[in-house]
Amino acid sequence: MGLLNYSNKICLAPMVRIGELPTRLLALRYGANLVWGPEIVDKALVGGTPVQRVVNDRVNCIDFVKPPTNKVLFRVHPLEANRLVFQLGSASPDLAVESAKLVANDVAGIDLNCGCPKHFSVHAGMGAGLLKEPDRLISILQALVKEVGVPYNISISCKIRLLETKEKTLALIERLCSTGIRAITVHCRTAPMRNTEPAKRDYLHDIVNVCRKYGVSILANGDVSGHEDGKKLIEKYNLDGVLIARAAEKNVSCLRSEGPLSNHDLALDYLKMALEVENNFGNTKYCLTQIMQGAFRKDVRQAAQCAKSYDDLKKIFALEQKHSDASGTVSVSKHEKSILFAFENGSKLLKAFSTENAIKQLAAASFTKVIVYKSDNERSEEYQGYDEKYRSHGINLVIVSTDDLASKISQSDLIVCSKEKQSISFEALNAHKQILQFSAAEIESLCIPQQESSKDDESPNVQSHSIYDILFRKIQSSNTNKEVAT
Ligand SMILES: Cc1cc2nc3c(=O)[nH]c(=O)nc-3n(C[C@H](O)[C@H](O)[C@H](O)COP(=O)(O)O)c2cc1C
Repeated sequence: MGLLNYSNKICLAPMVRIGELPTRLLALRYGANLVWGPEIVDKALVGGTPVQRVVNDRVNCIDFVKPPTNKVLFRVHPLEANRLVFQLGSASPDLAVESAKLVANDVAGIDLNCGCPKHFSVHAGMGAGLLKEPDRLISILQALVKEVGVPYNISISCKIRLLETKEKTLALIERLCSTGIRAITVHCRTAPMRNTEPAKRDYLHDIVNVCRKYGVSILANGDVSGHEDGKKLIEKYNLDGVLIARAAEKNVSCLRSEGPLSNHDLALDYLKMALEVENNFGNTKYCLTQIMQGAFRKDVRQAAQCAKSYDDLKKIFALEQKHSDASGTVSVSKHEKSILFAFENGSKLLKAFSTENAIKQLAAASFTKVIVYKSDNERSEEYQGYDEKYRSHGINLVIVSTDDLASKISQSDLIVCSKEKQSISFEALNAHKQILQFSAAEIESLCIPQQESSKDDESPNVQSHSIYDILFRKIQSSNTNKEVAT
């Protein structure tokens, strides 16, 4: 998988029940950079017959199922690759290692929960119970680093709470940093503090300084309200990232840089996503009713609470569309029509596509925004100097990195990508976007800069069979003025 880069990351926090696959995929679609799964206790994975890894072709996921009932304990989607952190509850180095190994090939990181103050956790020596026994906590992390992090080349991290005093917290952080872990999340509350009490950030700067000394990434959690707030906190405290929990529980689209969607739009996105990944019905109903709280009429909420099947939920939303002022089928008035090019070698493609003819054709097809994906191994300079050409045709050129790709896919009307980049086409399909896919050989020929054609060549009657012309014919014929049901 490769080690995680936690820098400048806005993340979905671990949340039992809420953080199952549909929420995580929506979080990524809306702009989360990394997503934490819900805490899963080691014994649930390895106790009795250990979980089994099953390829689920129907929904294109990996399932971890628990015999003998084969209940799905955890479902992973390929879109989460390199962005999913698995959170483990454990009180034992051996069990932690044994269970982490079962999922290590399918996740980008393993995070040890050292903050849960609930009785079942603390009582069993897990969660915040580990903060009272730092020697054991350290031995679990050391074992995870040595036996899982290093051999599987994935990141080990932990999520803690503040201790009673600043001195004790900083001393613990020093010890944690010496274990070889890659990141620490500090939930800025002590174990006895309720979530209703404001997060304490009075010595967060000191915590950051200790982590910087050891080169360990530091993320903060507690009372982060959304993307904008997260960015401000990262800057203010020199953090690597933030984790958002309750704000995302209520409305996971708080992760959007443009601000959250209405709960009505979100509920529909959520239901569609849950249906697509065949999420457990009970879990879908639970998450949906959280989203609906305070945002839907009481009778509609009650109907959702009484739903017994996905069909019931689908009917409720149809009912909601008929009766609520805030929903119904609305035509999205689009001021912008966007096309996203997502290929491995974006700069080469951009060069080839930045001829007068190509830009004119994009403008003629009513595109006002062209988004080009820049892969991590390309240099930013290769993308410079094209803006003005596009702007002169009324097109805004946007270069997007891996971190922001999912949110840009959700904003685009048409995605042009390579057949090999499956994660992109899955995301586009999940977001109900139109996609044009090309093979590696086709992309190579697309990357050859086109000759500026004479006026005659621009005649729509000229039928050329080059891949370039085929692409433009497809772009022109793509009907991207969609009606969206909310
Ligand atoms: C519904 C829910 C479930 C949670 N489950 C977990 C969990 O599985 N693991 C964990 O470390 N924290 C869990 N938490 C705590 C959050 O990750 C987070 O630390 C806490 O809510 C504070 O962040 P916030 O102020 O953004 O909500 C949960 C919180 C909520 C609201």
